[in-house]
Amino acid sequence: MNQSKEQRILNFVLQNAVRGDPCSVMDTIDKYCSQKEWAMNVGNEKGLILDKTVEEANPSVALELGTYCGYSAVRISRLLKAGARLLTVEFNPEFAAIAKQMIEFAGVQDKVKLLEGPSEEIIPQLKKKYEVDTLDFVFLDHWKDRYTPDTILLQECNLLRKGSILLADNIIFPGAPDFLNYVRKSPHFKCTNYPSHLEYMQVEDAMEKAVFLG
Ligand SMILES: Cn1ncc2cc([C@H](O)c3cccc(CNC(=O)c4cc(-c5ccc(F)cc5)cc(O)c4O)c3)ccc21
Ligand SMILES: [Mg+2]
Repeated sequence: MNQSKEQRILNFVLQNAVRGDPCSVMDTIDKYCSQKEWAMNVGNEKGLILDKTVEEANPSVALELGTYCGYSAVRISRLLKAGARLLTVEFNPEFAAIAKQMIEFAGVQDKVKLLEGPSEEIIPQLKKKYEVDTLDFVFLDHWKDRYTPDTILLQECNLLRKGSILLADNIIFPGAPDFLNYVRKSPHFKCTNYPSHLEYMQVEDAMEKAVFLG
């Protein structure tokens, strides 16, 4: 049975990256996806915006919605302080299996907990089942029409605190117009837009930071 693109990406990392070196894993994925097969990793240009936002948040507990191959999970977790953790949510079992191997190869498995299931099921379990009090940082990169309902769900589950930082990918392409509308109109969020480009392409894209005001 021929391999999936995600399996080919993982194999390229296993054969070409340095085990235990997150930057080597990120660079190797970016090399493959810019030269051989495009894939929807956040990439290195938007990845730098992600890095700066994670450093600003300096989270003890971070949440990622949409693990995919684990590129941004590796990217985020490499910046976490000792004892901090990233919970990353993936509903697609094939993607989750690839991401698990990617995270382990990068050597960040002690900082990352991969939760398999859809965000709408996982988010309400975070407090009791995963012992989360509040989230310091949330990266939204899953289905674009789920950014808004999940942002509302995070508030309903009391998972945000004054200063919690949300960062959303793909604000322009594929686009998340209802999310942009929701957070920019809400008195509970202070928003900042970061223009960039779609991963590995010259197409315009952007990220939106939304700080929860309580
Ligand atoms: C509910 N729930 N809970 C957990 C969870 C996890 C998933 C999966 O990880 C998953 C699967 C498929 C698609 C996505 C969203 N990502 C995208 O659709 C995207 C597209 C493009 C792009 C750009 C240009 C193109 F031409 C085509 C695609 C560029 C980007 O950066 C993207 O993030 C996420 C899904 C729902 C989930
Ligand atoms: Mg994305």
